[in-house]
Amino acid sequence: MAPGTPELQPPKFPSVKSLSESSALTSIPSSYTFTTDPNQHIASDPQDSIPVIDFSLLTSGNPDQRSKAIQDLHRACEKWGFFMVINHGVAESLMKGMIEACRGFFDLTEEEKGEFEGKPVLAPIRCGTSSNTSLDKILFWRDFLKVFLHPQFHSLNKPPGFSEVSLEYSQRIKKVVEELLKGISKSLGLEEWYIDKAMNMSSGLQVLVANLYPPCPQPEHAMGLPPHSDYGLLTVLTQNEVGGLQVQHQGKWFNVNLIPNSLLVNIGDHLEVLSNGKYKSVLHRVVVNRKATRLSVLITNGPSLDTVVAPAPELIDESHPPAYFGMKFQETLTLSQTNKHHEKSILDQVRI
Ligand SMILES: O=C(O)CCC(=O)C(=O)O
Ligand SMILES: [Fe+2]
Repeated sequence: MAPGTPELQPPKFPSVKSLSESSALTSIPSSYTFTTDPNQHIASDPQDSIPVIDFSLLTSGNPDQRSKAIQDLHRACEKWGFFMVINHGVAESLMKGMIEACRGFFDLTEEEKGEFEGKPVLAPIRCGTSSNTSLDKILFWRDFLKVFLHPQFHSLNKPPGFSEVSLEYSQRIKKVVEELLKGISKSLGLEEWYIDKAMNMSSGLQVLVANLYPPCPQPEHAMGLPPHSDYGLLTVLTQNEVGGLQVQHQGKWFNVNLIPNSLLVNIGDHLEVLSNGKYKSVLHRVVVNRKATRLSVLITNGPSLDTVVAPAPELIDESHPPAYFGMKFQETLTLSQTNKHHEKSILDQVRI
């Protein structure tokens, strides 16, 4: 760069929350306008809905109950890649407290939130709007907050109480994920601690992602989040009462109707790689609406940053050759930021 040239700063975008709250807003700015209506072609077959996993059976001392739950898990991972977990033991008050703490963050002033804006992908605390404003051609109707909670816990000091509730919530979710990964290992015919050990989960990366989707005057032309799969092994979601999440299944989009107090879990790209494609990460997207604000809180659970994720050798044979290259988890994360947040962009880099 020539001396005296000002360093290029990414352009700053107003939060969707502040846009949505400006009383003059009757249509969306052109920078948010999609030409196809994301609400078209929604399948709603009540016979075909997201599977339910009873966590109390999965952790039961009764071997028959446990093996039935593992079979359920196997079917859910193979057919949908998404499932609802009931009887998980995470207190309703803690789930609600986590959602309210995130709402408290989004309610801070733009100046207060500004401290965490425009940060790189591996910054432990960052917030912003859309997905990646330096790459998104059309902006998404979504504000976000991301906080790294494990292996090192990062404490967000505002709003008051956020830090405490995020620590407790992340620890409880970590326990649920540990049991799910034991069940998933068994369901793949592996020893129950296989994934935990191979992925170095004791120093695994756990990130809290809070998403806010304010009311939108033209929901038929805006998108909360475009179709994408998640990185990592398992993502665990809780939400307020406002829907909007849709999952792709057998080529159709399904609305997610969560059982109250259940946790929604989905398979991430790195579990697809580890399972050599037996379990696939699944596309999902978020649509917005005119009236109500959707708030979702996700905990992403990945391996440690230095783990090389490759197909498990036990799942490779003559009829199942390796379908992916191995790649260090940290590298896939940085690569995903140089690509548009769309579809299965991480897997496109490692598919053989
Ligand atoms: O808000 C939601 O329901 C889903 C958000 C999501 O898919 C993501 O943050 O990766
Ligand atoms: Fe996602």
